[in-house]
Amino acid sequence: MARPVIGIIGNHHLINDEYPAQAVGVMNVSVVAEVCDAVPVVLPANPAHVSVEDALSVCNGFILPGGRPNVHPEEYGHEETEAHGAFDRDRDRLVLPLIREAVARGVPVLGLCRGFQEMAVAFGSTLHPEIRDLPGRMNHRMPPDGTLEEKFELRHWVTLNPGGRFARLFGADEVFTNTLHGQGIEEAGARVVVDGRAPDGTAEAIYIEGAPGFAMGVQWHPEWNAAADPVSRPLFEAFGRAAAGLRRAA
Ligand SMILES: N[C@@H](CCC(=O)NCCCC(=O)O)C(=O)O
Repeated sequence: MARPVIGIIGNHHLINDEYPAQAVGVMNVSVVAEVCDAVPVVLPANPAHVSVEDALSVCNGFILPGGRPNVHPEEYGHEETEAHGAFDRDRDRLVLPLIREAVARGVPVLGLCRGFQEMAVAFGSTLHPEIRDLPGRMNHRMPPDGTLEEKFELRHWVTLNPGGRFARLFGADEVFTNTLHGQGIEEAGARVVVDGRAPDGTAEAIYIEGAPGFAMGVQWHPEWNAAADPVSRPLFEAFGRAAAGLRRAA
């Protein structure tokens, strides 16, 4: 049986600050090939080039990777402010409906960082533009001038709901993670279950209640060092098994 196909949503990127491209980090590509045991396919994040139906007809699962631009606040009913920073409206317009449709059809979805935020927004959550400005919250952003190792260094614990989905998947009630984000979930939508939190209360692990398939997201970046990391590996293996199951059933 051929391996399942996992679509990785691209990010708008300018090569040499000039040439427009759709980019996906090699970390995401290699984790799909080597840990999910699936074929990685980069999906341009623009509904003018790929429709929701196109994506669902080609892929057995989707990784929604991190990306600097924030989901536009209009998508969760907030006014745009300077604090919201840059956007990628093409990605918003493809991914939000894609998440809803994939989840409804039981097609596996795994959200990472911005992708976690997209899953939350797709199911009715609101985001705060800069969570470190909230009382009692810590800075979850990456060190701006560090090496990649410093940026992706594991920096805080995430406490998982005992006996919850993530705790069962990891075989632990706490995991140690990296953190590279400014935004965070403000109010979770009705079907968005917050299954893990950072020490300051920030939502870190979610799943979609009632989803017929794998529908999980993490605010951190498990793709870093995924093959060797004892937390990342079971997450991507479970996602890969879900995609393989869907392919066998097709
Ligand atoms: N924009 C959001 C999401 C942050 C995120 O996905 N960071 C990873 C960036 C990696 C990259 O630069 O490609 C936020 O800041 O909360």
